[in-house]
Amino acid sequence: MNPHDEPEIGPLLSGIGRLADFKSLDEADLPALAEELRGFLVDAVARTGGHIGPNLGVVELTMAIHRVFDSPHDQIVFDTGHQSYVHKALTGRAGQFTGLRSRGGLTGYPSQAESPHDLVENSHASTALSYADGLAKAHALSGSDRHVVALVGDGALTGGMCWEALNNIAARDDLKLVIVVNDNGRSYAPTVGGLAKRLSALRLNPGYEPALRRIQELVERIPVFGRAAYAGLHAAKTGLKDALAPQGMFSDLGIKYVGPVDGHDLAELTLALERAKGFGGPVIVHALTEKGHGWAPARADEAEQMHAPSAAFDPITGEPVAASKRRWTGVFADELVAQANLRPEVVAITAAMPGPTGVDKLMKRHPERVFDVGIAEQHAVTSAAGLAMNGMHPVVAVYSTFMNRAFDQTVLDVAMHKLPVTFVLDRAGITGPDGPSHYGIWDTSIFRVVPGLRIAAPRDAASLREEFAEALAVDDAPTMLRFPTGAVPEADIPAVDVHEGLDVLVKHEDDELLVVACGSLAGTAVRAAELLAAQGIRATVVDPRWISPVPDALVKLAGQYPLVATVEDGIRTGGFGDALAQALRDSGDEVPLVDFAVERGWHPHGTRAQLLADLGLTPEAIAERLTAEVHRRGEAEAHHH
Ligand SMILES: Cc1ncc(C[n+]2csc(CCOP(=O)(O)OP(=O)(O)O)c2C)c(N)n1
Ligand SMILES: CC(=O)[C@@H](O)[C@H](O)COP(=O)(O)O
Ligand SMILES: [Mg+2]
Repeated sequence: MNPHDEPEIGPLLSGIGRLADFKSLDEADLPALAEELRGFLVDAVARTGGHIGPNLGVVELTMAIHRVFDSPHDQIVFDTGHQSYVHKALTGRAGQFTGLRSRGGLTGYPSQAESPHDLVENSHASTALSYADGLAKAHALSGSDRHVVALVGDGALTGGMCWEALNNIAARDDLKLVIVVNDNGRSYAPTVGGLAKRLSALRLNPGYEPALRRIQELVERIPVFGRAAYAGLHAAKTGLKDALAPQGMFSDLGIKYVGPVDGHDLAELTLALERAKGFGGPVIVHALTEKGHGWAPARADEAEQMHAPSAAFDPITGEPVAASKRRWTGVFADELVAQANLRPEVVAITAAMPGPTGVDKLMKRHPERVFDVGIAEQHAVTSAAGLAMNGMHPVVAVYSTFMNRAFDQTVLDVAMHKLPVTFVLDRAGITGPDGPSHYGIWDTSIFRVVPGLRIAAPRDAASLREEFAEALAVDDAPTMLRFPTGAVPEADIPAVDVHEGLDVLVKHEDDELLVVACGSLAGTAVRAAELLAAQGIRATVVDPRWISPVPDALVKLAGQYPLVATVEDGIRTGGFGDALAQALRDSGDEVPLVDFAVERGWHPHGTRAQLLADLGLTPEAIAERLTAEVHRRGEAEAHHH
């Protein structure tokens, strides 16, 4: 890393203040620019953290797309969007990378507020082809000559939405749509499934490529009707039918296929994209790339970093800069192995994220009991239903935000059949650097409406282990645990008492206020109670542990207080506070309730701490608001008398 506190921007890159500057560069300068971009990305992302591997893999791809197409007249959609740093640099934002993924700085995904060249801000995978289908249909309707280019990874292609889109795209030959498959063989882990096998047939047999290209060039010169026949005949004859598999896979759908092309050969890519653009209809360009291409950190085990987003790291060794504390994920990973050792019926399912969700630990111990289904959360849930119907107890480990996708499968495939599936939602609550489409704030509001589904919110490592074991013991209904990103509390938060199943964390005999703390904000609630006590306000704090359905004991207890507060790391609308208020109304014990939660809205990225502070979810803010509320009520009572 250069000693300056800014990433080094080379002479060619520093001359790119806007896309036109890049598009007017001499072709002879492009290889040098690619080198500058690689050095710049490693230097910049080493400081901020981010998706270094995926972005190093698309340097030439992004350059070629912007040379052949004319953004924003032509629209470019990045699937998942984590691989759009090169795009941001080529559209004049290289000088803003010091703030990448931090408050007020560049987001780690496309951002309409940042640039007219950015379109899709959602970081959820497998959406690009559906956007592209719609975008291109609109252009066809208006008779526009604008093209749509969708860059989709091989991992994203394991998501069902991609195939729903391809089915529609294949039905039209008037969509000016170029689908660039960025095939690097990996999501985080190696891409799984039959699709991956077909795609890798090419990657593993490079010898076929020249032959394939010859076929391709020959085929181009034959009228359309003869192409497929000739290609098929020639392929069969020369035994290349496997290598043509991807072509078959896509052209069987009726979509033209160009490739495979070397995704790091700018000239080859440009030729392929020019040809694809010339078709004037839907066409797939299959590019073979390598994640992290051009950078080889000294530590081979940093390969994982190539794939998952990383925290700041040393650009030479790849070593993370800050020592990582014990994460919630690590506690879960260990407990999953411990429970699986005790319970042979326990199996685990991940949607292409064995490492980030921690199930990789069980994968090493019992590989036959862990299923990586690809980026396919809906499939994961209903496949879990099938496993449970046949006597297994599946643990579906998934980020909270990605669980949004699988509501229907949860309510009607799992819960309606009363199946023992345990959902473990990591990154529940505000996450931070990845922005609004990554915040795990909807799960409580969405899933507490599912009949029979029980939700637990552990507050520390000990309660995570306990509540996970309790969940696995439930064999006639689904269960769900939710915990946040980042470090687990170093010390467990002890209960000073237990009241009918409720953990009492702070107790005052002559208390005047009840604070109900949910999960990861229990520590915050305890601290707020201490601040209140310093003001002479006596607040008892309880942790219900299982937050949905609302425990009867909690409704009974809360109904005895003049004022109740709830604290949760999730959306306020429909969240735990709403649920308790509703239960109190139903019990006839309606009491004033202040619910501290995440207000609805699109909260811009930052650190988790910054966002929690913005949202009033800090001990100081909670204590301040409750002090004011207690005083207001005191004055009102005095006035009344
Ligand atoms: C619905 C959904 N599930 C999981 C993720 C987490 N995720 C982010 S990037 C990624 C891997 C994507 O692989 P690929 O599409 O091949 O792109 P590459 O990183 O290889 O360029 C995953 C699983 C996500 N963004 N969206
Ligand atoms: C883009 C994406 O969905 C993930 O890579 C996301 O960045 C995960 O973030 P963490 O694993 O750091 O929580
Ligand atoms: Mg990939």
